[in-house]
Amino acid sequence: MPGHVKKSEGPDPDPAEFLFISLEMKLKDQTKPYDAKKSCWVPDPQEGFLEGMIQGTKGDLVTVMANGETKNWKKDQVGQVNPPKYEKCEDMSNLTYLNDASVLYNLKTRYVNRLIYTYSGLFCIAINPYKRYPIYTNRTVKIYQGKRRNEVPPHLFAIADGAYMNMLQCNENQSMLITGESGAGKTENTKKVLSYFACVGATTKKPGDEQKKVKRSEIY
Ligand SMILES: Nc1ncnc2c1ncn2[C@@H]1O[C@H](COP(=O)(O)OP(=O)(O)OP(=O)(O)O)[C@@H](O)[C@H]1O
Repeated sequence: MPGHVKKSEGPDPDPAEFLFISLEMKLKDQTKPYDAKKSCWVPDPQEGFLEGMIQGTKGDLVTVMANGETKNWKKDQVGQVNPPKYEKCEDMSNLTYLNDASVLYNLKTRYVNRLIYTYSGLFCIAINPYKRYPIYTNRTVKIYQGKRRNEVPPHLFAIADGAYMNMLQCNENQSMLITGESGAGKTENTKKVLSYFACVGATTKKPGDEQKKVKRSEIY
């Protein structure tokens, strides 16, 4: 069951499966049926978008078979699908096709596989799991502390660490914009950023110095 954390894992369980795409998952993703010319997205009132196969085109109309049904769509309603190498992509700015369907699909497939953080360029998108995943533990802090963003999987801690390092290196105040609709997880994520700062501030060589600096940085 997604999000189920075994009690036997102890107080600081391994967060790896909630952060990294497993080799098994990667191999499975590569076997996904895909045709560079025919695979496409079409709108769907329930799912948002459905993946289908183009059967033919006539003028402005495209015939698509999706979910066992064949329908005609206007060309501009049909979106292109990214090749399987982009499945569960960590930074969506790398996607070949950046249409709504592809973005939604990428976020959804990551979310159902318990990967709640995804980058979109400089932004880090968080999907509220409404479940407690062990991804804010001391063990997780150690994964992100002092690492470059491209060395580790997407996480709020990578953004927080970037801000912390910039503050120390440039000696300038930093700000983070945390935005989203009601219930998206702004408060929760803000708290996690603060606890990350408390943790790294307390474990660096000159705690007095850096803790003072952290107090000066503001979160909007
Ligand atoms: N990453 C997360 N893991 C587990 N639970 C989460 C996470 N993010 C949010 N939640 C839970 O979802 C609920 C809503 O989150 P939160 O209060 O942070 O939303 P918000 O964006 O601040 O909402 P509002 O704008 O209404 O104040 C809370 O019960 C919170 O514990």
